[in-house]
Amino acid sequence: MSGGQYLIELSGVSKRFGGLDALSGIDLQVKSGEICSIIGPNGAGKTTLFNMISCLLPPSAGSLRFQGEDITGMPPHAMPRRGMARTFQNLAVFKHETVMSNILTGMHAQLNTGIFGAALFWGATRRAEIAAREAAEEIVEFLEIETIRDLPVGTLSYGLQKRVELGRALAMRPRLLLLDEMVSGMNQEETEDIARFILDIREERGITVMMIEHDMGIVMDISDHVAVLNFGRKIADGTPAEVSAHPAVVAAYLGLPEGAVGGQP
Ligand SMILES: Nc1ncnc2c1ncn2[C@@H]1O[C@H](COP(=O)(O)OP(=O)(O)OP(=O)(O)O)[C@@H](O)[C@H]1O
Repeated sequence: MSGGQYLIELSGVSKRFGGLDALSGIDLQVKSGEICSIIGPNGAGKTTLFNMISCLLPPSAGSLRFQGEDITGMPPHAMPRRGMARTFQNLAVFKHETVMSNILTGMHAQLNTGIFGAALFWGATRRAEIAAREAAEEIVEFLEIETIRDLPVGTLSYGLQKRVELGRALAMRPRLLLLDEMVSGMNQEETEDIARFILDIREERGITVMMIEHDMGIVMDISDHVAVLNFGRKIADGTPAEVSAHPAVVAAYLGLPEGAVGGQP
């Protein structure tokens, strides 16, 4: 099958750390416009999978394609310009800087491309600055954080700090947004806000979203596609309804051996 229809495509991706197979022969295809969740018990290999996709680490075997291009072994700094942005499990924000300046740092990846690059090329640095600021303002409005735009991020609640990190990733104008445990540590209301933002990010901006998530509520509510990892292997891949009914998934979450729940007759 041609890989053209997929935004991201992993073929036989494995990662070995010393004697440990953190990932083994992962095949995964994510279509443009999907919300795809990666789930699995602790240590299943989810973060390692994100590290492969964002080229933070090279795979031990297999290959990855992004927008049809082979990105296997590319340096991580090449990915934002290719249209990939990421948030991290541990908050990655500049706590002493304001909300606005955190979001503006996300523009750096774009500075030599698109409208900003064109403005810089013609020597119009000031115009580039204005364009960056306008784009950041638009993101601040989209994420409903106008009233806190000039506050240092460290003074905000955890949920709002995560929202700022999301804003900085959006400022990179990605085609693919990788969200690593976005709602962990958030209360119900903050989680619902994030779910709504993720849906809007896909609907209004056409951004494909991949998320690692332990919160099954948000996974089942907003994902089109769920891939389940366990001990470095993909044990299920399908719609939320398909994977949640899959015996291997039920067994993995209950800590039982594969085939222990509702095995095929
Ligand atoms: N840099 C590394 N060196 C050695 N082992 C590693 C490294 N990174 C991850 N591992 C191991 O690889 C396995 C998969 O880890 P990974 O962090 O990808 O799992 P995870 O599914 O993201 O877990 P969690 O849900 O707890 O975040 C684990 O056994 C982990 O200890």
